[in-house]
Amino acid sequence: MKTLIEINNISKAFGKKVIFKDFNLEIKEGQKVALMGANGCGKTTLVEMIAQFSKPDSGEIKINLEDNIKQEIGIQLQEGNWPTGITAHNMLDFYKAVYPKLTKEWEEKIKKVFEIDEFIDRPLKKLSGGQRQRFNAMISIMNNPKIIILDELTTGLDMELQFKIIDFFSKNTKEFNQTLLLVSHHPEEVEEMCDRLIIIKDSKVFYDDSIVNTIKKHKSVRALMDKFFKGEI
Ligand SMILES: Nc1ncnc2c1ncn2[C@@H]1O[C@H](COP(=O)(O)OP(=O)(O)OP(=O)(O)O)[C@@H](O)[C@H]1O
Repeated sequence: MKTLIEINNISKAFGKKVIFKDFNLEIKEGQKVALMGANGCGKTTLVEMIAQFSKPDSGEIKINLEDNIKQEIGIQLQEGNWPTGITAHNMLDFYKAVYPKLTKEWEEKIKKVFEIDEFIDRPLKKLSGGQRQRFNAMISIMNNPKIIILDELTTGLDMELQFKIIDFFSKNTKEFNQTLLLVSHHPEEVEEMCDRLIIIKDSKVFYDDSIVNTIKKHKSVRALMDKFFKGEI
């Protein structure tokens, strides 16, 4: 398996607050990696650097892709500061112009999965939290890219939609051998969608093992996280 994402000795601070110090990580092509850890440990900061939204202060992040990297990394948007009046329809038109690979068939498929038609012509600013979450998650898969980054995928979604969307990403990432980075606080979703678990603590990788081994050793991801937060591992 080729190494797709190489993070070499990166450091990142906001003012005096050090988030990462000499941080290293390798992610192989096709791996489905969960990033877990306490609030504020740096998960979002890390995935935003991988998605090239921001840069480390030192060190490097290498994405080993020959294609246009920007087209091949799909990231779930965080709460967008949408201009007043912009609708999901307008945004879809924009993405169609940006992503030449996006076919009508794929567009119809993902609109159905995320149930976008229900609010497609309403301003994004006026949508409910769950509707915005669905739209923001759909953006990550518009181009069906090689690397998918999901940050708190299911927050605010009702149970039916959670099951449907988790099931969609689980199947799709396997079918297309996509590499997944899932920032999550939900152990069950991690077990279903991922094959590797990384816990970040004190600006380092604190835990890194396969989900299979984690379940063998700790019974479940939930049990492991319980021990982690109690300081028992
Ligand atoms: N642009 C910024 N300016 C200043 N501080 C920031 C900025 N972005 C993040 N931080 C700080 O960096 C730290 C890491 O934030 P980050 O959002 O990466 O954590 P996280 O692990 O994703 O947290 P959560 O689980 O709460 O989502 C936090 O203390 C946060 O307040």
